[in-house]
Amino acid sequence: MKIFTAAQTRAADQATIQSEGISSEALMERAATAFTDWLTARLSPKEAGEILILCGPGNNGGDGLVVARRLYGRDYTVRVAVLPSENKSGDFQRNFQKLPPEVIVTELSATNLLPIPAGALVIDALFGTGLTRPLEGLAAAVVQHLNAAQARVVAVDIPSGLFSDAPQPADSIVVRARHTVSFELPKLAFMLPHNAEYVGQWHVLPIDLDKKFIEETATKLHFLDAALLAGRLQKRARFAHKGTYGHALLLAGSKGKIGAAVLAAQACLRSGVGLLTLRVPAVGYDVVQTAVPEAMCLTDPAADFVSELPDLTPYSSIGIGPGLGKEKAPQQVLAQLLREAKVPLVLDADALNILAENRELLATLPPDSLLTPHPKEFERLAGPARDDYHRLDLLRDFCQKHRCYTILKGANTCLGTPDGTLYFNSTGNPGMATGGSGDVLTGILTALRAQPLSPLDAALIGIYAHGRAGDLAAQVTGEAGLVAGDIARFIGPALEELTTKESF
Ligand SMILES: NC(=O)C1=CN([C@@H]2O[C@H](COP(=O)(O)OP(=O)(O)OC[C@H]3O[C@@H](n4cnc5c(N)ncnc54)[C@H](OP(=O)(O)O)[C@@H]3O)[C@@H](O)[C@H]2O)[C@@H](O)CC1
Ligand SMILES: [K+]
Repeated sequence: MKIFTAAQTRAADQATIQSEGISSEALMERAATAFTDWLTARLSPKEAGEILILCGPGNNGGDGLVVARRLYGRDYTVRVAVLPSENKSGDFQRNFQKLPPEVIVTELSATNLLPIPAGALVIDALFGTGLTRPLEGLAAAVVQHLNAAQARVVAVDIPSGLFSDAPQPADSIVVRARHTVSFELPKLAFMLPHNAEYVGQWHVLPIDLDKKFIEETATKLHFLDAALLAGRLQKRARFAHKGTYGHALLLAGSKGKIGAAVLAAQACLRSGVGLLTLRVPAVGYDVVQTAVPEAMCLTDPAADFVSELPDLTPYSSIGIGPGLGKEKAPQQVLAQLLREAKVPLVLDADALNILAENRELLATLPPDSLLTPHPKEFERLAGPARDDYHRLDLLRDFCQKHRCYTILKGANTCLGTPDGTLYFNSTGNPGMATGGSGDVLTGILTALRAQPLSPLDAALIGIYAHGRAGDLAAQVTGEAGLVAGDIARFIGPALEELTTKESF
């Protein structure tokens, strides 16, 4: 799914109005009806109680007025509160006229903010994508009053006070919603970790905006969902043999961290690789041969760290980093690998820390390498970020400069690509914030890079399948009980869901 800026969303609204020959009021009716349907499907009039609908002066407020009318028509108890303004939009005014006379309307003022009982259902339709500056004065007071109440807040389109696609002052006053219900496409603001406390759980409702316009409008921001992956992963060929799906090499593990190598290896094997060889220090030999009998173990001469690069000729992809250690020996191995590798590379964990501490190595990174830092590792590589937007700028710059794909791990894992496009993942759950989860991702990506897939497709499929496997595993273990090995066990079903079905 594409992610549009506020300006692109306005243009999509206009394109729809023109191509369908409808009024903007009709489109508002459609959006607000979708919102109402969403709400009424979840809460009965009794469960909702008296619903307070806060309306601003623009079309977000207009949406709120339509929702009020429609909820009233379905036997919900509603009350409307509006912000005073000289500048109410035409669609606001028209829908204000259409409010049933029975609906009580209050004009908010500094001395009349309306009491909001704890648990009350409040619909936030104060400001949407037309927000041009941080809230102040009465609007800010209303939002602070709302946030102080223990209300169940559902935001229309976006929590009021939040910019949809640009940074804003840290002390901005923004509605804290439990749910944000938006239309057609998600907003960049929803993807960013620091906005989670405002956005709550977000939902996107289809409102049939002009498909051609959406298709033809270029964006470098995408939400990585199953639809985006359609057709990218083919069914295994009937006459496939081990060679068809590549031979991966994993350089991983050190004394006390052989488990990282095991997890990456298990995940690699579960991701469809033909053959897997592990390079681990001698201390890991028995562990690897016992825990991952399907893999070949090429033991390093050194006891505790990987210290020598094996002959690279047999391999179609190489993953390096999990549990590797940052000592001199693995440092030298990584430096030599970067110089000599002729096949796709996946770099994680200590491989990234070594890069950060030996920045001259970055210049030797082969093009199309795949890096998988968590935010701290990324910061060591690319410098500190002022805020979530700045971090995305750093990610874009880093990928363009080093011609690499970088997977910034987190709640909405973000893939940066050499052409500056960003993809935010839709799968995964907080249970995956557990030791070894990253090693599993490295294994998946190393397996996919060994197969005939483009670097972009391998990265997208890998990120999505990793999160999806975590979601499937959590259905069995619960989020708290989830361990990295569980994720590895569900990679198969996750990949199966993405595999293109054979047509008759
Ligand atoms: N387009 C469509 O067809 C559809 C649109 N839809 C809906 O419309 C919403 C966008 O509506 P919108 O563009 O009218 O903007 P909106 O967010 O209501 O606010 C604008 C008003 O706020 C004011 N204002 C701004 N910042 C302010 C501040 N800090 N403090 C105080 N005031 C401030 C600004 O005034 P001004 O900046 O001129 O002072 C103006 O009066 C969108 O989110 C979606 O919900 C859906 O119905 C689908 C169809
Ligand atoms: K809103």
